[in-house]
Amino acid sequence: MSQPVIGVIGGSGLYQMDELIEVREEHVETPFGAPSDAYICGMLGNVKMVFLPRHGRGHRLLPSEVNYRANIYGMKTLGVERIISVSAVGSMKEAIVPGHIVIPDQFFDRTQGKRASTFFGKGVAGHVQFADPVCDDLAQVLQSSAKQVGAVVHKGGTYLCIEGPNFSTRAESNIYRSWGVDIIGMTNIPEARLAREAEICYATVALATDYDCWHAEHDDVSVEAVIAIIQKNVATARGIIQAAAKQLGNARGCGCGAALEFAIMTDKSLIPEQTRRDLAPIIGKYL
Ligand SMILES: CSC[C@H]1O[C@H](OP(=O)(O)O)[C@H](O)[C@@H]1O
Ligand SMILES: Nc1ncnc2[nH]cnc12
Repeated sequence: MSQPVIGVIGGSGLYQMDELIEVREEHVETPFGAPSDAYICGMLGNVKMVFLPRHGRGHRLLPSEVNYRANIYGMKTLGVERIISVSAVGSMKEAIVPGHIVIPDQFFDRTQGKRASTFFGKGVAGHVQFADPVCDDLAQVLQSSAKQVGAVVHKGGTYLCIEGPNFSTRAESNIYRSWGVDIIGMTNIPEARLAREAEICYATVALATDYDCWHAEHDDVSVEAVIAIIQKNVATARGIIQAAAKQLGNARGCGCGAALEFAIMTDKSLIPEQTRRDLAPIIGKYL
């Protein structure tokens, strides 16, 4: 059996993984178009790793412009079984101080339906379970890795995903807080949906960079403030990934690898040939 691969999707401020050795770039073509950039494949210690900067090198893509389907499809074809997502987020709770790490266990979707977030369609209907969108086994490893590198880490919490690219109004921010969410960002929900459909474990290292715009004693979020906090903490994010790579075993004990087992509704004899070909890496084993 070939060695399992860990995928890392780097968010704002994490555009490369200098720790990788034996590095090669893979340009992946997908039926859904081009991923955000070439995948950087290499070894982290004795673990195979594939890195992709979510917004592309040089941060060229808006959250709504990222081709999440191509990104996840590419990860799948490169053999990735687990994705560690790294993201900058706003804090919606006093106790989550900028500089802290959150490992969310829930997502709330406030995007505006502009992002392709499923591999299904074109003659094949499928519905995966998504009540618990994060792989708890992977999340546990990220939490202990964060502790190991000395970060203040909050395990669990709801990540509210807005469309962006503008930050929220104060009215929105206050209403989101009244909903009880913990952190706010613009990218994770389509990735989590697609990773589940691709039977890839998904969990996020969220770095709190600001108090959005609800906190009376803190400045409203700005890119400048976000970047300043990221620059101070990007080494922590890298350290968490390195520690996690050492802890993750080869075999997965979670159910993520069988997420599609009972999900496909369509009579197999009716699935169009082109769709079968396009989705072979995702649904092929069930046809
Ligand atoms: C630079 S602040 C806004 C930007 O940062 C976050 O991106 P990512 O999740 O890729 O780190 C947020 O979602 C916005 O896209
Ligand atoms: N306050 C905020 N809102 C949305 N995305 C963010 N990313 C970092 N801070 C954010």
